[in-house]
Amino acid sequence: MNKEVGSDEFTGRTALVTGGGTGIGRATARRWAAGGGHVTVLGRREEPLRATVELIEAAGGSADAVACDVRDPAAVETAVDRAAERAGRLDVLVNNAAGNFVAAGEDISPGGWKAVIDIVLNGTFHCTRAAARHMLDQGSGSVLNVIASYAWHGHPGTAHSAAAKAGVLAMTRSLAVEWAPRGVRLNCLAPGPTETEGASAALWPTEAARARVLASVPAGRFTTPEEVAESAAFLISDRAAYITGEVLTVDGGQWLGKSVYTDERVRT
Ligand SMILES: CCCCCCCCCCC/C=C/C(=O)SCCNC(=O)CCNC(=O)[C@H](O)C(C)(C)COP(=O)(O)OP(=O)(O)OC[C@H]1O[C@@H](n2cnc3c(N)ncnc32)[C@H](O)[C@@H]1OP(=O)(O)O
Ligand SMILES: NC(=O)C1=CN([C@@H]2O[C@H](COP(=O)(O)OP(=O)(O)OC[C@H]3O[C@@H](n4cnc5c(N)ncnc54)[C@H](OP(=O)(O)O)[C@@H]3O)[C@@H](O)[C@H]2O)C=CC1
Repeated sequence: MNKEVGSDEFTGRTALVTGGGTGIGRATARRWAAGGGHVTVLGRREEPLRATVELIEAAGGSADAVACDVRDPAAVETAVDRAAERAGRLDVLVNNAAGNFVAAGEDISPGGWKAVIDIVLNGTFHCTRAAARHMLDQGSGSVLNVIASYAWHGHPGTAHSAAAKAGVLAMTRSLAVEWAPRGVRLNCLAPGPTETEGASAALWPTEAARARVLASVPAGRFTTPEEVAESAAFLISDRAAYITGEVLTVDGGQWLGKSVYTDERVRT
């Protein structure tokens, strides 16, 4: 196999990555496959999923795709069972699928609130429940939930997404304790601003908005899906075997950098 990065640490294992057709999900799926594992990517649109599979196969990896809306519990169960049965096991689930838009709290319609909560919080639960049934039977497994730091500090303009991610964080910690005795780990990854088409369109669609986001990052740059995927790979690997119920923040210091003295004034 023509490995791009990594080693063979995931050989013989299988992962399911939701939202694996784009952005951080695609990079995580590619990173897993580069480590020798088989990956199933899941999302609503077939075309981007197919593109991810083609990229992985072109690099010598092993992947397949299943089209599914994470808001539909019956469809999720069928998709997860299919992925597990095809590979004979399911070792890793990455709950990465999300929906988001910027709106003032008073302008979020009930339908808009529901769409984001259903995708991010309920969808994560549906996928986790379906995958955990296989993992608990096996006595091993790892679930990684992609959240954002506003799960704990909140964020004006995205109250729906912040509430949903906070719910995912609480669910992660609850189930981490519940399932630890049965060999299943759950953790969260909280990326900072990451250059993806989805986030750029939903969150910083103009140059001015982009510049404001950039100015909020002490490290002075956006991160990349590939950089985020490296941290994901660590948390879902055996190198993190004793880590459960945790959050790894990968944000260039963004959420900590809220002091008045965030620039050169600290030296004057
Ligand atoms: C100021 C921001 C700076 C951020 C700085 C910090 C950066 C780091 C933190 C970032 C954390 C998180 C990032 C992300 O999640 S990025 C992922 C972004 N990707 C996507 O959103 C892709 C998928 N998106 C979608 O599928 C859709 O956007 C949607 C979530 C809306 C769901 O799609 P669906 O097809 O189900 O929805 P509908 O189009 O039918 O709409 C459902 C209801 O939602 C209302 N809606 C939709 N868009 C908007 C909008 N832009 N503004 C207001 N309301 C919206 C729509 O009207 C429907 O409601 P009603 O039924 O009531 O009409
Ligand atoms: N980019 C950033 O700055 C940050 C991102 N994050 C988080 O990282 C994750 C990935 O974000 P990013 O890569 O930027 O965004 P993308 O928009 O590229 O990814 C979102 C993915 O979710 C899939 N998806 C959306 N709704 C559904 C659904 N109902 N059922 C199944 N799949 C769905 C989309 O595919 P499709 O439309 O085909 O269904 C898409 O592949 C998200 O959880 C996001 O909240 C967190 C912090 C910062």
